Amino acid sequence: MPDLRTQLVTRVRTMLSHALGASRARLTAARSELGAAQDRLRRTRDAAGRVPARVGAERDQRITDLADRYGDRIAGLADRAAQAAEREAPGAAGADWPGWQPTPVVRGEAPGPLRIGTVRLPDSVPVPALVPLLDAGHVHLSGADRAGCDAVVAALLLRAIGRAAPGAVRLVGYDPEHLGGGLAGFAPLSTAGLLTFVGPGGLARLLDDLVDQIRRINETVLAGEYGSLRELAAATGRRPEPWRVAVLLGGDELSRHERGQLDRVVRTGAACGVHLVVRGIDLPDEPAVHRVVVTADGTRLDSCPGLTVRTDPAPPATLVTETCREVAAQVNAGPPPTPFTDLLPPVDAMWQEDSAHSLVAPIGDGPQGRPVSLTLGDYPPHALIGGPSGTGKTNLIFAWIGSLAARYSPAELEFYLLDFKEGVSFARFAQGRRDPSWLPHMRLVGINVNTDREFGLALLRFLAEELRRRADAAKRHEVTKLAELRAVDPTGRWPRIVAVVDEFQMLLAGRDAVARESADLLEDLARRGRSQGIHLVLASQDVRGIEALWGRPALVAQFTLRIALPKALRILAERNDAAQSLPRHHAVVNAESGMSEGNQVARIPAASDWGTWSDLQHRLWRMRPPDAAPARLFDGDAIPRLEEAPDFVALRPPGDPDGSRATVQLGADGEPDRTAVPDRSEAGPNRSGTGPDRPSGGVRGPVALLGEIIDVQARSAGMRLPRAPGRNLAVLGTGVDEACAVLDAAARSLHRQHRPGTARFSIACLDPDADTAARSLYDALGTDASWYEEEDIGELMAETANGLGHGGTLGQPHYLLLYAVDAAASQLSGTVGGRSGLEHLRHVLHNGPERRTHTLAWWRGVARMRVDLGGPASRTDQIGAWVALDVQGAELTSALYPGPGGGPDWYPRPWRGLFFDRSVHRTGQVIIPYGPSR
Ligand SMILES: Nc1ncnc2c1ncn2[C@@H]1O[C@H](COP(=O)(O)OP(=O)(O)OP(=O)(O)O)[C@@H](O)[C@H]1O
Repeated sequence: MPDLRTQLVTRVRTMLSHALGASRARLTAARSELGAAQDRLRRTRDAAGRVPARVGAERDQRITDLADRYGDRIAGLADRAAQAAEREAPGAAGADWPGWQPTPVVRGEAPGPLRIGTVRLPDSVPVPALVPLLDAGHVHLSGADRAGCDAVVAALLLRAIGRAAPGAVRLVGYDPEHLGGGLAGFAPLSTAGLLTFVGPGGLARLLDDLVDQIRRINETVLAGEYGSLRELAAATGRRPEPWRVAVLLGGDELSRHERGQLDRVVRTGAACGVHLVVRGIDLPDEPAVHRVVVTADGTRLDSCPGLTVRTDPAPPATLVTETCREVAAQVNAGPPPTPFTDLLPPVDAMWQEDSAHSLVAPIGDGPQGRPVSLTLGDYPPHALIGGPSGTGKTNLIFAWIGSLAARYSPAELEFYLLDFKEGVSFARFAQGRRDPSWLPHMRLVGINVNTDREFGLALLRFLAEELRRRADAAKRHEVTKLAELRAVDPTGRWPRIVAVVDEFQMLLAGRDAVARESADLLEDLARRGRSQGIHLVLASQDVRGIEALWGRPALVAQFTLRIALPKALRILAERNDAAQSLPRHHAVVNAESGMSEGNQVARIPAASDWGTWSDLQHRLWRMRPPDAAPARLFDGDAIPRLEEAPDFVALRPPGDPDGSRATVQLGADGEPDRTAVPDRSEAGPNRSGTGPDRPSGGVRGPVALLGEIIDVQARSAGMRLPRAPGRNLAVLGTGVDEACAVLDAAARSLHRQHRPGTARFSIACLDPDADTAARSLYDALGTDASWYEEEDIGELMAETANGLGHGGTLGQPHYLLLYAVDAAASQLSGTVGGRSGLEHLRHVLHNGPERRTHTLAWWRGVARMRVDLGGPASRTDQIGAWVALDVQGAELTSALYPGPGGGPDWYPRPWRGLFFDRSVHRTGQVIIPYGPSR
């Protein structure tokens, strides 16, 4: 049994020891686990302790980053805002006061908003704070800082003035508290009507006036075509109305009427350039109202409510007054001219117009900024331009010619231009020494023709001839008008012709043959030219010119286009006095014969100064057709030269290969030229010659050229010397130089038509003053010439007379050139061979021409010649032609000049002669002697 107990005890012991061992092992494991867990806890605690510092650092970093980015962004935005503001408000609209100056908008540019101060953000550039005013709205100022408000008003007004062209901003001030004191610096503007004040109680009137302006602008300027002046300006590039800025600085409570009118202005003004700058009066809440609140803490704009604006200081008082004074001076000096280039089409559109139906070209701007055009065609066909001296007629003619010449090519349009007043401004249309260009449309320019009315007459005759040519062509093609003629004859050259005559009344002055014929031709051209594309433009500075026409109602009635410059009288209809109130550089254009309803006012650009004009002329000149010839320039003050005269250059001896080119116009005045060869000038359409002349020196005899004819083609006056009775020339008068010039040209031209040694030239000079000229001729003629001293003249006449007697064979041509022959009375009284010298002279005059002996003699008076011819009752038919110098027309009585009335209309004038050849002329022909040969 013990064993069992022992066994049992041992088993229990064993079991207990196992249990103890296991418990110990578990304890150890648990302790180790605890240690590990505590270790983890500690580590976790350590880690947790480190997290907030890192996160905080990260957060701080991110906040700093964000702040930096925000700052950069703000600075960038501020930068861009500042740049945009500078673009929006350039120059005078936004510049700082030091160095500030007006910078008026250029054509087509909008005035933009105006700076009143700056917005300043930390670390950023200041951003200009802008307020829209001109063309945009109204500004309402409020706030406790009165001085600050005044500074804003002054800044706005000065910037507005500086941003507009002088005179384009008009201010009205209503300042009942300070009676205008708030705008004192702007006072100089009032001298030019750019600033007016209305006194206390005048507000209603001021507002009424603004409302009227708005209504007028809406009705007549915008006329339903544009929504605002700003739109009109953007579309046309022109601004026909000024900006009107009313500055209302406080006052009493408004009446109902005033309130109503003010509200209307607020609603509708900005579109019409009517703006308000207001302090102390409420304005309704309208989008056009921009509010500015000025307090000592800063200024706020309703357009950027969150930002504080630091307003600019008021502009310095001297800057305000100086600017206003300058603007007023410019306005008082008159409006600046609109640029001439505004009249011209773009370069690629030049010469693209067709003149078949009419010529239309703008001449300037109308009040609404739209171009005002002038038309010449079937209606209106002709124009009258009038205005006192200095009002711009010449300039207007330049502008019109330029505007036309840029649109129509020379094949569509030709000009003929005549200026009766002294001056050379039109000479630039022709080729000059300094400037080789000419206006390709210009065919003829006559300047300094004030004493040469014959030149005007010649132009009219020329145009009449062209009219006849066109009428004939129209008849041949069975049409009546130029447009139809051009349609049926598309290859023909039928440009419209515009003939401009400045100071045309000179042509009609006096009651002589020139005036009579001119008036008749003008009337005919005015009546019939309309349908043949010949248009007359007559300009005159005073009423006399118009009255010269007024006597001919039928003539005046054709001039339905009237252009009146400021203060022009009687150009427009009687009760139409629109020209009286025209500003400088404007014109009333009226295509209704001057009736008021046809009035259009145009502002004319400056076109006549050389720089402006030459740009266009050079451009057109470079475009000219290759065969274009320069315009013929007739300068009444110039002396032509024989060696340059085409008719002289063309002279050849008979039989010369080129002899057939010897051509001289010998037709009677105004008659179709029956003897001349076709017109060598390209200047005109007068190609009326009817066949080549015969070689000079042939059957029809050589030609003595005497001077230049006053005509449109620079032809020479010539006297033909065939073998026929009376073919002698008398030069009459005391003008030594002129007489010498006529004899010189005659002799040299004759000499050119004879081969050396085939003609004799006998020269005798009895006036010492003429000696140099006569000897120079003698030298030029070489061995063909013989010189006779005073004492030999009796001998010369006897020998010549006797030489004629030898019947049968004809001797050589013999030309006697007798200078001051009347001075030879005593020498010629002596007898040679039973006859006195005078009897020999008469015999030579009488019988010489048929024997090829022609006398070209100068007598210093008509009476002296008559004595030499045999006394007052003697015949004069041996003097077939004469040139009268300083001899009155009445002295050239019927013995020398046909018809009743005691001689031609001839009033001597320097370096002119009246040439009459009884074999071809009906009336005398004024010539310009050639200058001394070089
Ligand atoms: N539209 C204009 N704009 C600017 N200047 C002008 C204008 N018209 C004329 N002028 C200037 O005025 C002056 C006189 O003009 P213009 O010679 O054309 O007058 P006019 O009437 O022909 O005078 P006159 O008959 O005495 O010659 C010139 O100096 C000219 O440049």
